[in-house]
Amino acid sequence: MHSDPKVLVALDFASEQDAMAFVERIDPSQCRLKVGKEMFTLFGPQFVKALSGKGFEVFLDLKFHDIPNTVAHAVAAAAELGVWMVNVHATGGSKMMAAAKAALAPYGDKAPKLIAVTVLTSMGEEELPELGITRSNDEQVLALATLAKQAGLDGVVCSAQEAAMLKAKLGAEFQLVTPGIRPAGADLGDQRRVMTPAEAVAAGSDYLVIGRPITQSADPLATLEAINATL
Ligand SMILES: O=c1ccn([C@@H]2O[C@H](COP(=O)(O)O)[C@@H](O)[C@H]2O)c(=O)[nH]1
Repeated sequence: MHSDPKVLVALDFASEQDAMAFVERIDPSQCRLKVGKEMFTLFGPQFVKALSGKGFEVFLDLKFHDIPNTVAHAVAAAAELGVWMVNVHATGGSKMMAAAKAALAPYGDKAPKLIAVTVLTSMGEEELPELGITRSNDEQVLALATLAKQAGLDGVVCSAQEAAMLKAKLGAEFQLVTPGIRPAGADLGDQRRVMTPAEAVAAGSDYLVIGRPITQSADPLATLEAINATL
């Protein structure tokens, strides 16, 4: 398998036992793991440490959004936890993102990758006006991604539908982490801006966040392996 696996499995389980049973069946060469708000709120830093202890790199997906001082300390706490990636909301603004970046400087090459969420993949373009956003989805994603790049961040969370546009505008090095990934025929759930795993990689996604299509599969391991085989 790969030393830099592209699939980040969203471990959105309500039960630590169920999550660990899944983790026991997979290998860090097949995927990294994403811990989000549900599992971190339920099981906390010890859960993240347990995953790291099993050899998995962890994306701590807490989407920090607060005043610069608070976000800087939160991101530093994530670095202390030893996670591979951490994120903030780009709508927190350039001062907040720059403060987060500066807080990671003392960690040098041990600092987690720092990325910013642009427009949630569960949102359709028609939802933007209710937030006061009158430009198109692509314009909003590009504006927030540009802000994140200028603040020194490593990349953004976006839909794979925006990947080709962002790679062309912001360069190959700026990393694109794309949730809203659905194998052909899979239930979309609440996701709106979706792509298949193979399409997403072809469009320029660096990392694919995939949750329910794997975790709710009758055979999660086989589903993960089948997805990896298409990449
Ligand atoms: O724009 C975003 C940002 C984060 N997410 C997170 O990714 C996973 C997706 O899970 P699925 O089960 O594959 O839909 C989930 O943890 C979200 O919190 C996102 O979907 N979109």
